[in-house]
Amino acid sequence: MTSLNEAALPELARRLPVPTYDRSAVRTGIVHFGVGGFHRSHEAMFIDRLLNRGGSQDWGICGVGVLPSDARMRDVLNAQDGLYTMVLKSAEGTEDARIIGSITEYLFAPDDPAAVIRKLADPATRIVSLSVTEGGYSINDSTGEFEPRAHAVVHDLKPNTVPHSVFGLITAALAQRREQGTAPFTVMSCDNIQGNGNVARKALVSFARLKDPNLARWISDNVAFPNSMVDRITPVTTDEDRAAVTETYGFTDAWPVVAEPFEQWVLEDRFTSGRPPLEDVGVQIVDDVEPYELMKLRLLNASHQVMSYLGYFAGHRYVHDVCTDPLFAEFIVGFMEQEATPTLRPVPGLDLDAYRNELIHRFSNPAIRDTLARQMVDASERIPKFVLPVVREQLELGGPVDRAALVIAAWARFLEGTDEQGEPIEITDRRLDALRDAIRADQENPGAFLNVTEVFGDLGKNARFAAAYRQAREALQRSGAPAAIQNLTNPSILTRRTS
Ligand SMILES: NC(=O)c1ccc[n+]([C@@H]2O[C@H](COP(=O)([O-])OP(=O)(O)OC[C@H]3O[C@@H](n4cnc5c(N)ncnc54)[C@H](O)[C@@H]3O)[C@@H](O)[C@H]2O)c1
Ligand SMILES: O=P(O)(O)OC[C@@H](O)[C@@H](O)[C@H](O)[C@H](O)CO
Repeated sequence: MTSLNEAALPELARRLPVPTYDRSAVRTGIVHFGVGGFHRSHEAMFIDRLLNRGGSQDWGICGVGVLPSDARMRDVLNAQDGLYTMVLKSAEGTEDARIIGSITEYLFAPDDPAAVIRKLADPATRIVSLSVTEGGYSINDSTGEFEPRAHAVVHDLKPNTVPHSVFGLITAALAQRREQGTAPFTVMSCDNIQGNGNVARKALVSFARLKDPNLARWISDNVAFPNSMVDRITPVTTDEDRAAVTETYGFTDAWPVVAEPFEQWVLEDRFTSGRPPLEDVGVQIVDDVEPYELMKLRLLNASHQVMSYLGYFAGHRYVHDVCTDPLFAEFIVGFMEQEATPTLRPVPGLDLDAYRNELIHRFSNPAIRDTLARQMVDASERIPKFVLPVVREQLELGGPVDRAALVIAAWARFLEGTDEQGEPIEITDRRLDALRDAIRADQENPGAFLNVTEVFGDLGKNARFAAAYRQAREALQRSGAPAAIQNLTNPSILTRRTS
């Protein structure tokens, strides 16, 4: 069986599209931290598309992993010469696969941090991009301030250490560039965070200030941090996905990426040292990305949270199963229309009705097999970024918050750690111990969960939201998730049924 690598490309070209450019002529212009599923289905795909058009050879990607778990990606990409298969699966059952070739190097920081710093300090590196998850920035959601907690970040803040963390490595490289008189690179966040560029700036400048205030000033004055909205649903690759590539195309790929056909990248045009002509390959370059970000984070990402905990208790495990359940579809659309949409700004050229309908269609794609489990990892990072901003604005507007309150109540119920049949629930959250303590307090004193200020800020002090939460918690305990939803979406039916 043929394995995917550079030498196999001429043979594979007979079965699916492969890079048409000379990969040996591509030079690294982008260093990317966090080569996971999303980077490979999105930024690396856009760059591959650009390279296939000819030109732009200076914008190849060097991937960097900093976590021990990234050793697997290092091994796979090194064995495959950086190549991988991207498979796009539509709701209608069609499939489009191609080999992506834009990642031409991969460095694993724990092996050789100095090599990563050299690559970042190289004048050819003009963009450093990030998809290191919402938790990767060490920003406290309620204060907006940099609060280093992760072991690697705390380590890197000590004097005279070899850096291990993303911001430690970037700071060390920018110090070298400044000393050498090399222009800095742009730091381009591709994470699902409102104002992701501003947040990246806050994290990097705050980190650097604790190391060297002069360097921090230079970074603040000279480095650009464009904000962006990024979108393509990319689930975790499964063994079935690997087997399907082998079966359909007759070669082995140890880590293909599967995603939906939909793609969107809206990006501010703020770059320190130039950028690739991304507008030629479908990226929307805009002056102000905020309306697009608000729309995406509060409709798409918030809906993932809205469906997950309640969907789990209704026995669902996949996004498409929840979204083809009429009770849930109505609940999610209700959240989008009544709670999230009034907090958005007009989005140029976009019909929000059509966007919401398209979201339900995308969520319902059975071929993607996106799991609720993926949405629920580190919920304490996601809920404050996706759902709580909607609640805060609605409280100010005097608008409805009942659906969001039910979602928070379902998350609290989820954190109790057993499902409605008493089966244990596996929960991954870096704040789990503190959350569990708060849940115990909540059981004694309903509403105490909202006092976790790191997640909720001062929302627990809002009497209207606290009351909605307590009511939702009680409804869940009394009658379970579907009935609690029913009670909100169509109370008269429930009253008729129970009377
Ligand atoms: N998957 C999607 O549908 C999707 C879509 C749009 C945006 N995103 C954004 O991309 C991010 C990554 O998603 P993914 O699907 O690629 O996940 P993934 O788990 O496949 O990859 C995450 C990568 O980030 C790295 N990482 C995680 N925490 C880190 C830290 N503290 N420091 C350094 N590196 C860290 C991991 O090592 C890994 O390389 C998401 O959190 C989100 O912000 C994802
Ligand atoms: O990856 P996260 O944690 O930011 O959010 C989970 C999902 O909502 C997210 O990955 C979406 O699938 C994605 O944002 C779609 O573009």
